[in-house]
Amino acid sequence: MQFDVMRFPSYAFDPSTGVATFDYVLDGPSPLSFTETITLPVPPDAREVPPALHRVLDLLHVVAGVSYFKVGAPRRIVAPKPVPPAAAEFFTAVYTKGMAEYAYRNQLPHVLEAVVEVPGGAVLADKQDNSGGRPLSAVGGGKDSIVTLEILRAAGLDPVPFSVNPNPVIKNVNAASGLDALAARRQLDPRLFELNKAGALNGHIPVTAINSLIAIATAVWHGLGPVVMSNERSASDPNLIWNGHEVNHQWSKGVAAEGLLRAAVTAHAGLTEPYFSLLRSLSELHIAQLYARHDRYDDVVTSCNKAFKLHDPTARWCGDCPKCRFVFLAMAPAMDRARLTRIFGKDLFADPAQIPGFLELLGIDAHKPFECVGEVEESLVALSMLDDDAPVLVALREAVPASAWAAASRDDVLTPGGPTFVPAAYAKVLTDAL
Ligand SMILES: CC(=O)N[C@H]1[C@@H](OP(=O)(O)OP(=O)(O)OC[C@H]2O[C@@H](n3ccc(=O)[nH]c3=O)[C@H](O)[C@@H]2O)O[C@H](CO)[C@@H](O)[C@@H]1O[C@H](C)C(=O)N[C@@H](C)C(=O)N[C@@H](CCC(=O)O)C(=O)O
Ligand SMILES: Nc1ncnc2c1ncn2[C@@H]1O[C@H](COP(=O)(O)OP(=O)(O)OP(=O)(O)O)[C@@H](O)[C@H]1O
Repeated sequence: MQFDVMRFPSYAFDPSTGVATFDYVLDGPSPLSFTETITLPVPPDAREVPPALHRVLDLLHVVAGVSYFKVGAPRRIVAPKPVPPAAAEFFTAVYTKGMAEYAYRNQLPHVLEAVVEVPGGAVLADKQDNSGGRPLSAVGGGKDSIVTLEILRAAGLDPVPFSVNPNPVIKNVNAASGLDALAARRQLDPRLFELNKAGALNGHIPVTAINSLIAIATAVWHGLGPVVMSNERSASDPNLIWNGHEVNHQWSKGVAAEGLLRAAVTAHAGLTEPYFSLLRSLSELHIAQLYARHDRYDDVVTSCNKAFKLHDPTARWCGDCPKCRFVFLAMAPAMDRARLTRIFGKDLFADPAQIPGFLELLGIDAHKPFECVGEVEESLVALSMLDDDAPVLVALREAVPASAWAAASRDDVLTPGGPTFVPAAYAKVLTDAL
C-alpha cells in the first residue's frame, strides 16, 4: 500500500457523553480513512468545558494518529492546526523517535527522518496554574504505579487513580488501594485490525504518549492537578542504535519524551504543571524495594505484558518473559522467596530453563530485550544482593565475568539520580518516602 501523506481532517468532542472522535486519512492513489474514539469520564457536575481541554485534545488528535500512520508510513505528515514550536517539536519526536522500533523492525529508515508539518499562526494559550490540585495518578497495574499511589497517599495529597481501558488487573489494583478511580475508554478503528490481518505494516507505537494526553485531558476537565506518572530512570535508555538513531522500545516513557510533552502542553494549553514522573530518579531495582513495603497488592500486582496480551481476566505473571524475569530478580532482594513465589505463582530461580533469559538481562547476550526491563547494571546488582544457592542463581553467578561485577555499583543503582521534572513540593514528598 502506497500513501503520500497523512492528514488529520477533524475531531469532535461531545461533553454530554465525554466522547471524542478523531479522524485520520492516509492519502494516496487509494486513500484510507480511520476514526479513533476516546471516551473521557464525565465530571459529576455539569461543569463548563475549559478551553484548555480542547487544546489538549488538539495535541491528542495528532499523537494518537501513530496507530494509523504505521499502516503505510507516508513520507509526509501534515498536522491539522497551528501549534506553538514546542508542540510541533513534540509531534515530530513522537512520529520519529516514538516510532523507531517500528521503523527498525520494518526496515523503514525514512520514518526516523520525518518532520511533522504544522501550519503557521499559533496563538499561545492563557496560563492556568493547576499545580495545587489533587494529583491524577496513572495506574498500569504494575509495581511502579502502586509505589507512586502509596507515596502520594502517605503525603496526604489524595491522589485520584486513573487508567485508560482498565483491564482486570488494573481494576483489582484500584480495588486493593481503596481509592475511587477514574477511567477513560479508547477504541481503535476496527478497520486497523482488518488491515493487520490482511498483512498491512504493523509494529510498536509510543502508547504512553497517548495515555498521558488522555490523562491530562481528564485532569483538566475534572479540575484536578498534575498528572503523575511512574516512569523510572531506565526507561530513557535505548535498546540499540540503528542508522545512527537510538531505538528505544520505551521511548514515550523516557525523560526526553516527558520534557517534550510537558513543554507542548504548557505552550499549547497553558497548564503550568501538566505532567511529570515521580519515580524518574529511581532505578527499577529501587522501585521494587519500595514496592516490598506494601503487601496489600501482592494478590493483584502484575507487570507482565504477556498477561495483558492474553485478554484473559485471570491472567497474571506468565513466568517466562523478560519482564517477569526482571521483576522477579528485582524484587528478590527485598522479600523472602515464599512471598515472591506467591506473587508470581512460581519460583523462577528453581527452574533452570530460565537461565538463558536471565543471562540476557545480565548483558551476557545481544541487545537489551524490546521490553520494559531495567538496565543490565540493575540486574547485576540485584544478583549480587542474593546469597542463597537456588539452581538458577548458582548458574548465573558462574556465568558473570569478573569485569561485569566490577562495573556494577550498588550505590549507583540505589542512589536517586539523573534529570527529572518533578516539582519541588513533590520532590520533597519523594525524598521523605525513601
Ligand atoms: C499488550 C501489548 O504488548 N501489545 C503490543 C502488541 O500488540 P498485540 O497485537 O499483541 O495486542 P494489542 O495490544 O491488543 O494490539 C492489537 C493491535 O492493535 C494495535 N495497536 C494497539 C494499541 C495501540 O495504541 N495502537 C495500535 O495500533 C497493535 O499494533 C496490534 O496490531 O504488539 C504491538 C505491535 O508491536 C504493539 O503495538 C502492542 O503494544 C501496545 C501498544 C501496548 O500497549 N504496549 C505496552 C504494553 C508497551 O509496550 N509499553 C511499553 C511502553 C512503550 C511506550 O513508549 O509507551 C513498556 O511498558 O515498555
Ligand atoms: N492503561 C493505562 N492507563 C493509564 N496509565 C497507564 C496504563 N498502563 C500504564 N500506564 C502508566 O504508564 C506508565 C508506564 O507503564 P508501566 O506498565 O511501565 O507501569 P506500571 O504498570 O506501573 O509498572 P511496571 O513497570 O511494574 O509494569 C506508568 O506511569 C503507568 O502508570
